[in-house]
Amino acid sequence: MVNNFFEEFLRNIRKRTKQSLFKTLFSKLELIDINENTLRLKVKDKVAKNLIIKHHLGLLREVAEKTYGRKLEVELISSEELNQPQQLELDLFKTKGEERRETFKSNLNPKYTFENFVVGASNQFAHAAALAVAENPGRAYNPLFIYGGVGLGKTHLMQAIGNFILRNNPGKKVVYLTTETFMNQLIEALKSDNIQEFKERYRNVDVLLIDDIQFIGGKERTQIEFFHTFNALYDAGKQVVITSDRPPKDIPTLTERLRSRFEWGLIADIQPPDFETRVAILKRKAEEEGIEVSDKVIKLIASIIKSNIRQLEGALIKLKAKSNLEGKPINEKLVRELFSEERSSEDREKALREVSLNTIKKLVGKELKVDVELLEGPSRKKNIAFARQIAMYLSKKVGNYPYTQIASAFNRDDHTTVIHAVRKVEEMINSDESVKQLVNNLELRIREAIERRLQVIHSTVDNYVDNYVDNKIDVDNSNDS
Ligand SMILES: Nc1ncnc2c1ncn2[C@@H]1O[C@H](COP(=O)(O)OP(=O)(O)OP(=O)(O)O)[C@@H](O)[C@H]1O
Repeated sequence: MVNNFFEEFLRNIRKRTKQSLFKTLFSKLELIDINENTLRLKVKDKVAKNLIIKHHLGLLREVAEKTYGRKLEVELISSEELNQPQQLELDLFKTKGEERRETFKSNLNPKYTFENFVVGASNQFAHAAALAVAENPGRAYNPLFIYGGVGLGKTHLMQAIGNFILRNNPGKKVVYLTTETFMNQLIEALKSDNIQEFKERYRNVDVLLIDDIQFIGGKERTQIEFFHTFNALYDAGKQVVITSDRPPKDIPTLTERLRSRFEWGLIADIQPPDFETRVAILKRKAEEEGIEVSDKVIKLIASIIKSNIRQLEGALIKLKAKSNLEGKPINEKLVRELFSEERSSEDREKALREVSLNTIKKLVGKELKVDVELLEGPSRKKNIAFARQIAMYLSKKVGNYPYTQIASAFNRDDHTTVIHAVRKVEEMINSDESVKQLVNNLELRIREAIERRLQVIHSTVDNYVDNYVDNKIDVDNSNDS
């Protein structure tokens, strides 16, 4: 969803700017993340960042709002800054007669608190564990390892711990970090020979919150560095909180020593919420966002979306946007309309996933007469490297898979290889007509494969919308069966 948003966002920017400007300034933007109200974008360098801030920030905000359906702040971060320890905004200053003091600005989202986390059977245990850690950091459970499916509140709970600690102890250094950022900073440190500085970076914090640790699987060097960081913090009695989409034992190619450390403290899982919890979450969200919506509509949404709280919230926000935009009341009819639209975009994503990286590799390999094993292997022979770059490019362009996922599908540790391949192919497309034709042709065939999958999905899903929305569910007695 987020990646679709970003593609559309870029498309809308392209429509609003001159081609040359788009090419030099905006086409190089990369999505870092979107949290509740901020869209964070990576910009090529500081010069580009200043240019955009000075002349185009209004445009970005406007397009972001239009594409996303509600207001988003736009934050730009240059590659240089991204490789700085931006989580640790240490502002050293000296006042008269005073010792040099450090002020620490945390990077937590203040909205993620225990107060607005709805507790139900599915997250009760993780919530209790998180609260215990927040009340007693470094002593209750260390590390606390929270795992669960997509959009179930892991980041919320983890950051609630940090916000709670900061509220009671504003001087504490609480750092939130995604595993991907840790990895990127390590790669940059290795490239620029700054590894010592990197090693020091996270070892003097009081609480380290590290999100999505499953991405460390298979990344040997990152695992080594994280192991040392973990040990330094643990030995100093500092709190570490980790989240993952799966338990430590299921993270592939995780070294035994890291796995056992992740299991030292407490492992708590979050399950998909039950119907009552979904209703409670929706009611709270409606209140927070000032959306007037009847209980019946709330229960209807809660009956349709069962396993992802982000989607649950998203449905409510989109409903509001749709109602404002089309001047229609928020009622069951509008839910039905919204949901049929949602359903078809979900189908498309499903079809895409099913077409998978393997199909793309096979199609490209066949066309360019290079075995898939060679595409996945280390050879740098010209024809093989060329085919590999094309396959990586198409995986990104058509499949929009994350760079890290494409890298691992081609057995590459470093996802910047994929970024490089994408840029290279873009250059070739622009300068060489035969490459352009080859890529267009392959893209068409991949899209045809996706359409074929879609047809299969549609025929098996069988009037999904009607079954769920067409008054066939008794929303007052909905259950999760
Ligand atoms: N129990 C809850 N009460 C209120 N809001 C919740 C709850 N659980 C999740 N949310 C909200 O749902 C959204 C998604 O949650 P969050 O980002 O924490 O999920 P996640 O498990 O970290 O997802 P991912 O696996 O994608 O990283 C957030 O806006 C969060 O505030």
